[in-house]
Amino acid sequence: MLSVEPTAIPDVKVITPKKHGDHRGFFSEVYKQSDMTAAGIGLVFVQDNHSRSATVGTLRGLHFQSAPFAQDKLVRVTKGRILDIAVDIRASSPTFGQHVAVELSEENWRQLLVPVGFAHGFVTLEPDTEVLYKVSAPYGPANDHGLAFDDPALGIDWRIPLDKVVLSDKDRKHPRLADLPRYFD
Ligand SMILES: Cc1cn([C@H]2C[C@H](O)[C@@H](COP(=O)(O)OP(=O)(O)O[C@H]3O[C@H](C)C(=O)[C@H](O)[C@H]3O)O2)c(=O)[nH]c1=O
Repeated sequence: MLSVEPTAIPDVKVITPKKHGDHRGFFSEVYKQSDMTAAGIGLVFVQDNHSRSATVGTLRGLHFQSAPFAQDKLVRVTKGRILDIAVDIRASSPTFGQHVAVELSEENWRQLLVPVGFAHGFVTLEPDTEVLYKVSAPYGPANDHGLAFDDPALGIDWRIPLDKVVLSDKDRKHPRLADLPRYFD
């Protein structure tokens, strides 16, 4: 039981599974292959990832893996809240360089499907936020690339002052879109 909604970039979808609440709490089928196939999303995921970020304003991204380790991602939040971002880096896409920004939270129970060809990142909007996501290809460190989160050409409103974000050293050094090799057609 899930709802699938397109976003401004149709290949990026918001998926919201049903939460069955009762006096004890809730139960939710957060991923079901048959529901995804029935919704026309015939992806096979091979790895589950889980990250925890202690501080509000922790920014992870913008990341993607190139072929043959390019990944579709299904992202969800089990604790806290994030602004989740997907940037279209498919060179021949009519929405090349455009992005989708969606709040995912424990409260709204939304998931974001980020297809191959998109750079992905998020910023945490609450402390101790936990993000779980399925990926359709294994980790390939040699194929793990990034795009500068603060590239003015992307026009992303991260909602947190950029001088306050908590970043890995790696995420301070990614190329801007204009300097990014053509990884996806
Ligand atoms: C991605 C990944 C990382 N690692 C190891 C490598 C490092 O020793 C450590 C932290 O990696 P990293 O700093 O790349 O983690 P994030 O900054 O959270 O990266 C992720 O954040 C954004 C939001 C993404 O969409 C990607 O899935 C992923 O790149 O975990 C692994 O062992 N396996 C993996 O699949």
